[in-house]
Amino acid sequence: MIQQIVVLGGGQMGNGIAHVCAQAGYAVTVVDISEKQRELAQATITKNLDRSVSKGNLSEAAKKETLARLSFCDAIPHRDFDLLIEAVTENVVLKTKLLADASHRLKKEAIIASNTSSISLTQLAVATDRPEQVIGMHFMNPVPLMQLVEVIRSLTTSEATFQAVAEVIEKIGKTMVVSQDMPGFIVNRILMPMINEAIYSLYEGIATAEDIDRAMKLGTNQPMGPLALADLIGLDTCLAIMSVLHEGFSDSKYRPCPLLRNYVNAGWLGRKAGRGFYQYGGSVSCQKT
Ligand SMILES: NC(=O)c1ccc[n+]([C@@H]2O[C@H](COP(=O)([O-])OP(=O)(O)OC[C@H]3O[C@@H](n4cnc5c(N)ncnc54)[C@H](O)[C@@H]3O)[C@@H](O)[C@H]2O)c1
Repeated sequence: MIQQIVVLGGGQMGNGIAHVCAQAGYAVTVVDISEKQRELAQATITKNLDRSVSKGNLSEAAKKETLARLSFCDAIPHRDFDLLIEAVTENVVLKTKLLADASHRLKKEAIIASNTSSISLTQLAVATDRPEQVIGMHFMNPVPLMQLVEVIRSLTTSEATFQAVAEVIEKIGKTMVVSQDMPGFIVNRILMPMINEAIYSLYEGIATAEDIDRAMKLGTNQPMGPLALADLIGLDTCLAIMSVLHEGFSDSKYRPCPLLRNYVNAGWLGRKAGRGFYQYGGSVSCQKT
């Protein structure tokens, strides 16, 4: 039975995953190499819990209990975790190395899940010492608000691993869909080409960023335009996902837009960098770049 969870990577996804797991009663340790990111993760979780209290969705006591179940470290502190959820940068070399290292640091029963948006779970699984205990748990952003977790079974994932992870998803109150291990799975196979096409529309001068987003919000009933959504996801993550689709399917229809590459080269990564297709101040309201 899963009781102790380690979340590897405390960025925007890692802090959200830690938040929902701790709130559901799990003891959660967040591991991130960056002290700044650990501090930001703790501050973000506290702020989001405070917001739930002020809206009347959570009691002050439950908030304190959630925070007491959370700890933050620069390395995996012991072997006794039952589940590791990896949420580091979308980079296959980094993830492969970290999961291989982590598998040697955890007890043999521990399950290893990756929050990757697009990378082959089978490739990640075989880098570890326990391919049958590796699975994809793809949370959506922002994790505390989004209902879906996409579960990806690698070619090697066992039924016991799948069932254990399905129980966790039920306990944290999310809804699961199951995808085969193919580039981008379900959500990003469909979403990312749309975002990339929106970036091409901007690149080709078809319309302004604001009009592209307004068209898709008001014309197709999306809560957020594709360029604003790209900024929320992170343009480095969008580029990494498009590159996995492009390479994985060997199909030019997935080629990343050159403007996306330029923005990533400039460090204009979206909200987390303060600038992407829009500019962001201290609050999350956006202005056109
Ligand atoms: N952003 C999204 O909307 C979204 C949605 C679903 C899934 N994902 C996936 O989640 C993962 C994380 O994305 P994110 O948006 O949180 O990125 P992020 O840039 O906000 O966070 C990545 C974190 O990984 C940490 N990190 C890097 N190297 C590390 C190491 N060696 N050890 C420990 N920590 C390390 C960084 O310090 C950073 O805090 C990616 O695989 C991404 O594809 C992202």
